[in-house]
Amino acid sequence: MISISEALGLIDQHAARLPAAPMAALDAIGCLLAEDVASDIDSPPYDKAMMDGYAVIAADLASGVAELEVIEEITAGNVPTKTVAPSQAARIMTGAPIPEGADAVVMIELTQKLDDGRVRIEAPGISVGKNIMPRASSLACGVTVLPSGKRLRALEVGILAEVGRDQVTVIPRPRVTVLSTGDELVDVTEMPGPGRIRNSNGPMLMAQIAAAGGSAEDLGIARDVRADLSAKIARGLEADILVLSGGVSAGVLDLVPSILAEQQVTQIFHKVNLKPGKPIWFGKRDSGGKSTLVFGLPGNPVSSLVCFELFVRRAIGLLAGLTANDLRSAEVELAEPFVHRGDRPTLFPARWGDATQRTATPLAWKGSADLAAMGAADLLLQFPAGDAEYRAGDRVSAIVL
Ligand SMILES: Nc1nc2c(c(=O)[nH]1)N[C@H]1C(S)=C(S)[C@@H](COP(=O)(O)OP(=O)(O)OC[C@H]3O[C@@H](n4cnc5c(N)ncnc54)[C@H](O)[C@@H]3O)O[C@H]1N2
Ligand code: MOO
Repeated sequence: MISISEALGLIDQHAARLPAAPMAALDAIGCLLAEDVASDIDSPPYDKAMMDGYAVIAADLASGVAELEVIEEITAGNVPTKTVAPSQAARIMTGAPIPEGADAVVMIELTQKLDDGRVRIEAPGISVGKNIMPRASSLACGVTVLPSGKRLRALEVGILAEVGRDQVTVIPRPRVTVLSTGDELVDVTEMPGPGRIRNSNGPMLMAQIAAAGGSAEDLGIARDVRADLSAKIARGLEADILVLSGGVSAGVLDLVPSILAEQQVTQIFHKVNLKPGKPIWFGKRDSGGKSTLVFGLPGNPVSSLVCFELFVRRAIGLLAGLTANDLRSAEVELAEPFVHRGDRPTLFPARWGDATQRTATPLAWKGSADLAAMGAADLLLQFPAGDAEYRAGDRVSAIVL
């Protein structure tokens, strides 16, 4: 059986970044930019007033006081029609272009309109350039504003809009299909009959995929019969990643690995020395220039959750263009003494032990079928194999949920 780090190494080896594709900027939030985006304009496109007031010649105000002839009014969206000469001023609004001749703006609060069409200004210390944002001082035409590799957020969508881009080339979100397998499963909206349970893994995986930056598609529940499983697996293989839940251990109806083999999916590993999640299956199909990664996650809900956070999240990140491990890992201190028993490296649920999120308190839980106990979990503590007694304050590595 391979170790967690060997399994991660194999995923890194097989999860290649998806080819770049054009996309509407608004749909590309969270995606990695795959081109350098340059500005097609100067911003601001002209020397721009930053205050409502008067455009003046700073030298006219050398003494701090002046009475100037007002030659026109320039509002944002309009252009000046006159040149400001000595002893003249133009009324100007924030955002409007500075007229020829003027080299400073005095804010309206320092001025007093006179009856004869002039304005009295009392503004000591007005220097050239005061309250003016020079042309191209934010962006110059042709300059790269967003480099390839940048992850797009709302802020970047605003910058793209400023330079006239509503379409961009990005690494698209990996398409991930989810197939829940098992004769015992009923849909979330149904009351389970004898021997039945609700499909909790399917919706949980859909939510985990979305949170990890994938585009999730639910294929529903497949029954433990070859024909149903085969047809749904074939559909799932059209995606970049197929995530199967259940049917990967050693039960008589555990048909998944053999059906995957029939559909040209090559096994890369099966079983990892890990608790919970040991029976995890990983493989890949290369067909017609397209690769699909396949994860068979153990059916027990906590195993499914843990295997997703450890392995599938990483694969989604790599396909989406990340180079580093996207796991939200942390080093924490135990808030209280803890005894770990077990022959496998274990991911154990815990909650934050204090408000600073420095210490962690392990939770009471009943193993890999006890999803309800996980509701209180904020993180998964990683304990190495073997029985060991830990003291309060001992440092443990963790995955933040
Ligand atoms: N002889 C062995 N038996 C088992 C082994 C083993 O190595 N040898 N491994 C155990 C471990 S560890 C796990 S984990 C489970 C995983 O089994 P499968 O992946 O084959 O999953 P199933 O048998 O289909 O289901 C296990 C368990 O989970 C429930 N389940 C399944 N799907 C869902 C779902 N979508 N939502 C909620 N719950 C689900 C299912 O009802 C079972 O209770 O195997 C052990 N056995
Ligand atoms: O690994 Mo199983 O994942 O213990 O329930």
